[in-house]
Amino acid sequence: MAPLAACDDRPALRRELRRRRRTLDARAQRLASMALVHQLMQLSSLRYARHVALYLPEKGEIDPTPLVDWLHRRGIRVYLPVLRPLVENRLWFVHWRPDTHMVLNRFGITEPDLRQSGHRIRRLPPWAMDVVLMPLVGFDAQGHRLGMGGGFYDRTLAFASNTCGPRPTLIGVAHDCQQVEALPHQPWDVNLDMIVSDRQVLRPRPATS
Ligand SMILES: Nc1nc2c(c(=O)[nH]1)N(C=O)[C@@H](CNc1ccc(C(=O)N[C@@H](CCC(=O)O)C(=O)O)cc1)CN2
Ligand SMILES: Nc1ncnc2c1ncn2[C@@H]1O[C@H](COP(=O)(O)OP(=O)(O)OP(=O)(O)O)[C@@H](O)[C@H]1O
Repeated sequence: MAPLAACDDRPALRRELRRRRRTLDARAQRLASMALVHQLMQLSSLRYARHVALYLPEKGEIDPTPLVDWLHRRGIRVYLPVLRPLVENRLWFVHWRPDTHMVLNRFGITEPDLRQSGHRIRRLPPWAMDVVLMPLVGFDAQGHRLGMGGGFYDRTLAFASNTCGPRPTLIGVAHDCQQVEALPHQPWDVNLDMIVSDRQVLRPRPATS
């Protein structure tokens, strides 16, 4: 499918791209997920990671979860995003294991239950993650991204654009059909180190300004 033409209306673009990914049937979703995970398993940033955040897919998002067994076999810890209570539109990354008790958040997405796993030891500050896989609604070849519109990842990972200290490798993941010709860069957008789809691995050059 050809990349969608550029469009300044972000909400309209978001709607169209979300519609696109929902039209993929179960088989196409499974194949895309396998192809994505195959690409991810080749990346040294993941092979040498200790702490990796991913997400549970919803509404047609590409599914990164077949990676979980591979990560666990390598002794890599898996974290999931949890909506931070009391702080507006920010995330915590909470350690997940198969026995973690889960609840639905206000968007109907399953997340670790903070009453059980919110203890300090089970969550890591974002700077201590080695890799964060984040779901994209749209992306372009320059590495610009469009998310769900809440600014959750942008706020949580804003520090990564201005630090010389430790920071995770930020990898946006999406179906290839979510590519757009060009997305306007917003001042608050976090810079991605990589975008991986079922068909390609993009390594955007660092921004010069
Ligand atoms: N799978 C997954 N988990 C995730 C995210 C994500 O994009 N995907 N997030 C990434 O940020 C965070 C949650 N952010 C979200 C932001 C908006 C909506 C959303 O569906 N909004 C609805 C209407 C809002 C409502 O129901 O009140 C919509 O756009 O239709 C969902 C999640 C954390 N967890
Ligand atoms: N670092 C930040 N500090 C304060 N507000 C922010 C920050 N990043 C984003 N925002 C605000 O969040 C809102 C949503 O941003 P945007 O439309 O870029 O979300 P998104 O990138 O699609 O979502 P997400 O980051 O959850 O994937 C914007 O109104 C923006 O002003």
